This record gives sequence, structure tokens and C-alpha cells, in this order.
Amino acid sequence: MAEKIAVLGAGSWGSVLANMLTENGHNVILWSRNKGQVEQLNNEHLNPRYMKDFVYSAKLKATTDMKAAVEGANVVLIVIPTKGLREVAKKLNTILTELHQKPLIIHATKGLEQNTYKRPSEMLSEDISPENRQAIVVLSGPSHAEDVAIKDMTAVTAACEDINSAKQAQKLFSNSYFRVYTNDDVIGAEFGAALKNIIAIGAGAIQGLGYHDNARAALITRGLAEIRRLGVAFGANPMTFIGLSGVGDLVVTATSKNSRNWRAGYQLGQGKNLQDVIANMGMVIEGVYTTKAAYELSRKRQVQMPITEALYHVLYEGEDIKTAISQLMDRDLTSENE
Ligand SMILES: NC(=O)c1ccc[n+]([C@@H]2O[C@H](COP(=O)([O-])OP(=O)(O)OC[C@H]3O[C@@H](n4cnc5c(N)ncnc54)[C@H](O)[C@@H]3O)[C@@H](O)[C@H]2O)c1
Ligand SMILES: O=P(O)(O)OC[C@H](O)CO
Repeated sequence: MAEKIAVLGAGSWGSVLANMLTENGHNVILWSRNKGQVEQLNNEHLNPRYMKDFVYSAKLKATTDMKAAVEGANVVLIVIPTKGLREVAKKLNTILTELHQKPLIIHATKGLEQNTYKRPSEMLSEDISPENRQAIVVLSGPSHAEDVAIKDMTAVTAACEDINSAKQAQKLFSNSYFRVYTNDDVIGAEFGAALKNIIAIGAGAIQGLGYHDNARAALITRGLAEIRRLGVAFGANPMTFIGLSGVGDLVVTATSKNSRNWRAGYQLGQGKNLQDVIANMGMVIEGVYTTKAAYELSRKRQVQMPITEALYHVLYEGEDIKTAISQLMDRDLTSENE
């Protein structure tokens, strides 16, 4: 059944998901705060800052008016970086109160909030009142926008404690090249999604330094061990970390040149300065901020996250990457399962 869907956020992922939902037969309106971007999407079907050379469906409509996008929508998909999520959620909440609407909320944000360490669904559940929404579903998994744009095979997870809502999201997004699985472990899906970006920066950095396949495999595997440790400490199902929103997303992000996090790490490994890397990317590098939040959270909870800690020292205290690697390798020898 065709649904009316509002997509909030017209960056790389929001715009490609909006396009795919349109091609799935839904009535989609894409909201962006940027007038020039909206005009170019509506008139030329292009969004070159985020998806160079990709031509969007002529049926996809964009607007800078969030109320117009949301009016009549029974589903709202939020694809805003963690840093801007609360601002957008608060605005959406006001609009939903005015419109007396109660849509299903789906989000695809991958990060943890600075200082509070909250997951995106926790932030959304605080800022969108229960009377203004149905359940909150997390869409996560190995899914670079660039691959989805060209209809490459992709499989992701729709996670929600209310499994019927997860199934609703599964139906909306699934098609011949985009396969959605359900999961009821929101905590695991969101920790996997946020923390893999840290390890992807590390994987990029060691490749930028000239290390090879063994080093990358070691980093990914031990990275997964610490992602699981933190997630499980907060109640996640350990099985989720061997699923799409765990190892799946970790592998794609830590091995792909399409990953902004991997690319940022690679440039750091080659000696570039962090501020220049952020400025030149022009798109969000969630892992830079998640490293700080996860490092602080792991210390608070007394969970061992040596790779995250090493990266924190590099990103926030200016430690040399080679020194950080030596310190990681020189730690006391231990069991793999601790
Ligand atoms: N790009 C991908 O392939 C991909 C895939 C899966 C998940 N994600 C996740 O989706 C989220 C968005 O990523 P992206 O790649 O689309 O980012 P992006 O940097 O490409 O675009 C972000 C968009 O959000 C808008 N935005 C940011 N703050 C805002 C605010 N306060 N108010 C209004 N608009 C705001 C920007 O203007 C921009 O249009 C991130 O958490 C990312 O980790 C991205
Ligand atoms: O480009 P990245 O590093 O933000 O990764 C995008 C997605 O999270 C991959 O699943």
C-alpha cells in the first residue's frame, strides 16, 4: 500500500532513501533547510553536493517547509546527523501537535549524543511526545548511499521493540535490491551503528599508515569485541553484534572508500590535520564525535575499550597515531574472550 512519507534531512542518505521510497511507489516529500538544494532537487532532480551525477526520480518532491512535508504523513523518516537530531525532533514535535498527527517514526541516524551519551531513539522519544507518535523504528546496517543509489544489493535491519512496527518499516523499504530484516533489539542496533564508525576511522588510519590486511582484520575483530562489550553492558543482545547492524555495518564501513569515517581515518594516517579533514569532507563524520562520547561512557561504565581509547587520545589529545598503535600492541597479554 502506498504511504505518505516525510523524509527529514536531504544529505547523502536521506535523499537516496527518499528516492528509493518514491520508486517503491510511496508519496514522499523530502525536507531540507537549504532553499537552493530544494530548488535544484525539484527543478533538475539533482543534489550534487551529496550525490554527484545521480539523477533523482522526477516524482520526488522537496520542500524547506517542514509542516508542508509532514502534513498528512503517516510515516516520518528522520535522517539527520546526531548533532542536529534534537533540533529537528523538537521542531517536528511542535508541528505534529499543531496538525494533531501521530505518525510512525523511523530514524537512520548513527551516533551517540555528546555529554548525555544517549542513543538516537532515546533522544527522539524525549523530544517527540508519545501523543504525537507511534513507535520509533531504527533503520541500520551496511548501507552506503552510493551503493543504494545504483541499486546494488543491500540488506539492513529495522529494529523496534514493537515487532509489528518493525515489520511495517520492513515493508516500506524492501524491494528487489534492498532487503530489510526485523529485529527487536533497539539497544544493540543503535550501539552497533554508532560504534562501528570509531573502528572505521581506526581502520582507515592504519591503512593510511601503510599497514596491510592482517592489521585491518585484527582491528575489525577486536573492535567488534569492544563494541559488543559496551552494548551488552547497556542491555543489548550479544547476537545483534553478529548481525547486519553489528559486524555487517562494521565490515562495510571499515573497508570501503565510500565511508566518510574510513576516508577520514586514512587521511589522518597520512598525516593530515583533523580540522582540515573535517572541513574538506563537507559531510558528517559521525565517528569523530562518537569516539568522544563512547570513550567517556566506557570510562563511566568501566568497560574496556582500548581501540576507542587510543583513538580518543589521537583525535582529542593530539597523540601521534604510531605511538597510539605501539601502546595498543604493548598492553598486557590477555585472553580473547575477556
Ligand atoms: N551516507 C550514508 O551512506 C549513510 C548510511 C546510513 C546511515 N547514515 C547516517 O545518517 C545520518 C545522516 O547522514 P548523511 O550521510 O545523510 O549526512 P550528510 O552530511 O550527507 O547530510 C546531513 C544532512 O542533514 C542536514 N542537517 C544537519 N543538521 C541539521 C539541522 N540541525 N537541521 C536541519 N538539517 C540538518 C544537513 O543540512 C544535510 O542535508 C548520519 O547519522 C549517518 O551516520 C548515513
Ligand atoms: O560514510 P559513513 O562512514 O558515515 O558510513 C555510512 C553508513 O553508516 C554505512 O552503513
